[in-house]
Amino acid sequence: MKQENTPSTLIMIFGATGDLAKRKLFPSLYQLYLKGKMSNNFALLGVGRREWSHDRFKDHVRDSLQASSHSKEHIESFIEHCAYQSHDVSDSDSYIQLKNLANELDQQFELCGNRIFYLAMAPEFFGTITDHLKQDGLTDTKGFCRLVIEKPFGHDLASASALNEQIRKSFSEEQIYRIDHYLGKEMVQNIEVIRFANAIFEPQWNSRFISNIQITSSETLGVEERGRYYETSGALRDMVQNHMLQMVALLAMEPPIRLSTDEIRSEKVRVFRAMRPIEGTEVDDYFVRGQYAEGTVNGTDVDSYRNGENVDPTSNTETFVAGKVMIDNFRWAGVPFFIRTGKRMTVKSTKIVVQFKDIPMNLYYNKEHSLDPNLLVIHIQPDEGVTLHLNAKKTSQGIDTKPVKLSYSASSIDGINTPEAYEKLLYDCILGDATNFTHWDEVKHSWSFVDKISTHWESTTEESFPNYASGSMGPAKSDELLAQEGFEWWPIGELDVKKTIE
Ligand SMILES: NC(=O)C1=CN([C@@H]2O[C@H](COP(=O)(O)OP(=O)(O)OC[C@H]3O[C@@H](n4cnc5c(N)ncnc54)[C@H](OP(=O)(O)O)[C@@H]3O)[C@@H](O)[C@H]2O)C=CC1
Ligand SMILES: O=C1O[C@H](COP(=O)(O)O)[C@@H](O)[C@H](O)[C@H]1O
Repeated sequence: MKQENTPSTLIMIFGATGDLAKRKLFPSLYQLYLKGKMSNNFALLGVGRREWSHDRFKDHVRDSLQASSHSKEHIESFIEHCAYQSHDVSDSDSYIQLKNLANELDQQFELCGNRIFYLAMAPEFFGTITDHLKQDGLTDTKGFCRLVIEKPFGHDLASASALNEQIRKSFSEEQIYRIDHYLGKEMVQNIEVIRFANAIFEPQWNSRFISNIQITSSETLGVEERGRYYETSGALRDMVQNHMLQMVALLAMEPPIRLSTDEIRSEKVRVFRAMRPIEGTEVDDYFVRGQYAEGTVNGTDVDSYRNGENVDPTSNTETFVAGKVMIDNFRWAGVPFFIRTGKRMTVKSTKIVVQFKDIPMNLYYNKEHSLDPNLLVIHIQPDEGVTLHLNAKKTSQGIDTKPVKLSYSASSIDGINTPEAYEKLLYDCILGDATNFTHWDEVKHSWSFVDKISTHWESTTEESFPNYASGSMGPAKSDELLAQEGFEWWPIGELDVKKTIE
């Protein structure tokens, strides 16, 4: 197949027999291949504990691509680039075998010693693997070496720092690509473009014109079979520390002086530094936690979190978080950024609603009721697009107004955790562009913010748990959080861009 002139590379996936590799990584790499975005000089080396042959692994990759509508011939030509090594990550000897196979593939596919090590494994293995990659010479090549690390990057600031120190013994910060798959989503990447490429928004993007910003990422699924992990994580660590705060940073950052990785990252770090730290009992004024009870989601009766697999029947783990994040800088003083995320909610949706302040006076329209505020809605998923809510004249003799919407719908991708984000991020990594990966400074500051909240929550049992029905939009306290500031959550189901366009 004709491929772009992208760098040749060996992509070594640790955890290649696992769920993430099968559902996201192989399909994404295949899509890149199909779209001609990979050099023909590439090899995919799967590493797992199971004693599989190359052929068994190739069958596994083939299975993962079956959903693809593309021809068998293309799949087979992709599969020719795949190989497998059975390997126990904690066994020193097996790194030598891995190195030998990597060198063979390097020669066979003319990879120029370029290597991407993708750690799609449980985080407790990250440090051991990076130590061995260096000690056993796998990083000792004449090409580039990059390390892609899956989340969670630590459990708190202390563990994240320890992990960072350990991997920095083998890889420099420039070689490390910490994945936050939200940064690969089309409309998350669009936040900067909407802000910085439109003269109508940037002058208004501050506390003089914006009253509040709401970011909702709701899921209909429960914790499913991930109870063991989730019990140690909860929604705060699972979603807020990374995806939600990253979206806040992109919405709040200053325009970077140029669109380089370093400049964008440093502006995001300045937002993290400006986030008002909240601790102790103060947390209760800013953050609300929830845990789902039984209920009905999309017409199906579902059980409570506490009745889930590998979950403590008296669990204090939150499956929902709503919070008010204040950014204490000149641009954002006094503007709340409300964030909300949870499992087993009414809809699967991620949306950002920027609510503008009311006009100074309602001149003469609709005297009997107030005008709707202008909203800019950024639809992240499942629909992708932008809607601007305005007021316009009602078609009639009078001067009554009606709300109207200007909408742009990008190609909408239905489904959960679609591979497109991984596809973009893998492509960036092959090209050596780390802009959409998180720098250690961002991770450090976000943990520092989140740790104070988790410390308070872990020291106090939430007696009201479970406090929201599955299929609802979270506990009543989440609505109260906004009501006390004179706001309410915009109903995200009704803001659907497709509904606007129909
Ligand atoms: N799955 C998902 O949707 C997401 C996952 N992640 C993260 O990605 C990472 C992987 O997740 P996931 O794929 O779901 O995990 P799985 O449990 O499905 O897979 C784990 C992988 O690790 C391998 N493994 C385990 N122990 C060893 C060992 N001692 N030596 C060598 N290989 C070993 C397993 O090999 P074998 O099967 O042969 O034993 C398997 O390939 C985690 O950090 C997770 O948090 C992040 C976002 C989403
Ligand atoms: O990182 C994670 O994200 C998913 C939600 O991702 P999305 O792309 O479907 O919005 C979440 O389900 C999972 O718990 C979390 O680990």
